[in-house]
Amino acid sequence: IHTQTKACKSMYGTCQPPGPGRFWGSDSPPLCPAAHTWLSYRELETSRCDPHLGGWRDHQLISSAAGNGQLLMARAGLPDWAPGERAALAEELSDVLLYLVSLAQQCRVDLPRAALRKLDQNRARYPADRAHGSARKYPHYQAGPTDAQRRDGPTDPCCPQD
Ligand SMILES: Nc1ccn([C@H]2C[C@H](O)[C@@H](COP(=O)(O)OP(=O)(O)OP(=O)(O)O)O2)c(=O)n1
Repeated sequence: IHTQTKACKSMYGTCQPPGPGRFWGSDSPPLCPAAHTWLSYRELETSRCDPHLGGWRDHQLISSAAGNGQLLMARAGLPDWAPGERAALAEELSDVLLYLVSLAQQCRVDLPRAALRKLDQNRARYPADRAHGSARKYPHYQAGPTDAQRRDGPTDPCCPQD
């Protein structure tokens, strides 16, 4: 939270609000990202391309993504969502997509290509047979199990490999 508060301060310090209705049809500042504890400082930093306009647009993206993420985490049972809730979710997820496409365009990122490249990277970093369903970061998988360990399974039942 401390680093996120710092990030929030630095962003609010360097970015000017766009002004009432100028870009987003609202004169209220976006949510402070420090409130979204699951966002890392680095994610905030790397998502910021333009210190003025971009900073505020990124706030919108991050706030939408964070809001949606919290919503999804709070409602993990997706299949039982009511039709109205699903429609609201579709609208919010669309916001995230549109902000993201806009941000990529502004930063001159070829998003489809970048996403395909990232999938390749994920494939290398997160071996599907071990990483599927796990939230562990990729260093955990770098020192993979030996062939013998793979064959025999975990040596210590208290410490499964994953
Ligand atoms: N078991 C897992 C865990 C993650 N991923 C994918 C989904 C995301 O596209 C990416 C996770 O991105 P992160 O930003 O969490 O981590 P990175 O692996 O990109 O590392 P870094 O944070 O250093 O960028 O990896 C995956 O395919 N399987």
